[in-house]
Amino acid sequence: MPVVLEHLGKRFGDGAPVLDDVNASIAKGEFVALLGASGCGKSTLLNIIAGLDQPTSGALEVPSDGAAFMFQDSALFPWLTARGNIELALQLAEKNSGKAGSKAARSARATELLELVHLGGAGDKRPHELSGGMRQRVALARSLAQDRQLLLMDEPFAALDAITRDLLHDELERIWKETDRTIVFVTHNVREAVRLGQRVLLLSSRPGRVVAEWDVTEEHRTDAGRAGELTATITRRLRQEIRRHAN
Ligand SMILES: Nc1ncnc2c1ncn2[C@@H]1O[C@H](COP(=O)(O)OP(=O)(O)OP(=O)(O)O)[C@@H](O)[C@H]1O
Repeated sequence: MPVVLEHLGKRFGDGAPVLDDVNASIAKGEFVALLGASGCGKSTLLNIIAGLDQPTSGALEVPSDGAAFMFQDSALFPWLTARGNIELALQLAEKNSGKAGSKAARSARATELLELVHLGGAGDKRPHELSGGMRQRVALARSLAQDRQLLLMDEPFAALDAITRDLLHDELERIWKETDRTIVFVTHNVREAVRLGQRVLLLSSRPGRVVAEWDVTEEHRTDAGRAGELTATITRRLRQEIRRHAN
């Protein structure tokens, strides 16, 4: 298992716990959607899995080489082209692994990654010349350039319009299948969680804890009616969590 969380807890200073007794196992190659209301601790949990923050209790197993991360904001360097942003990530990945590669090899790999995210013709553009969806595609290519098996995605498509988001869902699914990554995808959008995840984990609020999970089966993928029923069931459960927290 690339990720195992056991009785994980997190509190900041002497405040109330943000996460409490979080338990989950994520298998290699699995696509897990982590769903929860705003402020329930999803980003905190991702930061802990990424090794950017430490839990205050419990134990976790994560890959020894860490994880690649993708955020809501593409966070591209504005002075570099799309290709330059990807090549820089490739250079950093080489530095981290201690294996220096040639400039030509990095350029060839950047070309492959640009093609993988369907940006073959836009490598020489700077971020401000790209649409929001294209910038997120570059960010996805850059996170793949980090060459880690585990990819953590924190609401990467939340700021995009619905049509662009749907397109990127199709692309991410294709890329996940082609690259065999393990993906943990944080969202507060139930439809997105059901569209992408093989499994949906629901995190409660204050404290955050995995309170329910659902398998998304082949039947849900091929039958829009079944997917709609599952989305409605999860939405009801999410609303309960939000109401419980509001009382
Ligand atoms: N460094 C920190 N210091 C103190 N409190 C923090 C810190 N980071 C997060 N928190 C608190 O932890 C709680 C969970 O925050 P987190 O960002 O993990 O939630 P989230 O589920 O990702 O929210 P959203 O969906 O709105 O992004 C919030 O109440 C937040 O204020």
